[in-house]
Amino acid sequence: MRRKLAAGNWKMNGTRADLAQVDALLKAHPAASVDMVLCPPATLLAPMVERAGTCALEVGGQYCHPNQTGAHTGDVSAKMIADAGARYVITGHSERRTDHGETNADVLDQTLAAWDASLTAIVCIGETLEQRDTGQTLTVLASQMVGSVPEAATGANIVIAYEPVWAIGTGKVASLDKIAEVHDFMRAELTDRFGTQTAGAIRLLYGGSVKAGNAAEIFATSNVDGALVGGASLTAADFAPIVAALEASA
Ligand SMILES: O=C(CO)COP(=O)(O)O
Repeated sequence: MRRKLAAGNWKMNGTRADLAQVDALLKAHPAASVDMVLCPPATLLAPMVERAGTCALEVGGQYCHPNQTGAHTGDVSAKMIADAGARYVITGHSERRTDHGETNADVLDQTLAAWDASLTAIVCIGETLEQRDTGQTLTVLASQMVGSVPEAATGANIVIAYEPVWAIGTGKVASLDKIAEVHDFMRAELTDRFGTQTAGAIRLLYGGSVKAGNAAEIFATSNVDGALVGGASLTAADFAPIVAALEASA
């Protein structure tokens, strides 16, 4: 049985004052029956881990370099993220693929680096509007999965997030039918590649304009094991109800 996961991606938002949101979230969900992860900017990793204490909130990075050390000004490695006390890292987010030209091969290397540092990677895939409109969605997703998910994937070391690029930060959500079609397809692709047992253990998240008002129906959709939430993860007022909806669906 896959444990449900509510993950929040703060992107380039948050200063120490915003750690008050962690207190509020943990007050609302002191012992959630689902996994909760927040991925703040690198500057807040260690303070957020400290703030979360021994509670049921894990912390994650938003990106890691394929190497663990070296002359890479401005970058952060998986070992550093792990050293800060985090347990997860997002790899292959579409904003990184676009802003920094990250390819599937880069994402694969980052994911391997994450594993080397004992982090669970949340690998993101998703099609653009143009790709969707030209009927390429499943082909694009298949090649992203083949290209950025390493061979030794297991239910413990990887989570895959389907985030249609056109749904991120736009208020547009993929239709429930589309989400079901894509998530069923992702499960089938994983099954072909890794077998039923491993594929059945890997959690699949939906991301893209998830909020309290649409979370319950998304969580009731086939093969959706949780969400990767951007804007609505920044405050406990918005994120706690999403966690509650996931708990109710479990
Ligand atoms: O990119 C996302 C999470 O990684 C989704 O962002 P929004 O929830 O703000 O659309």
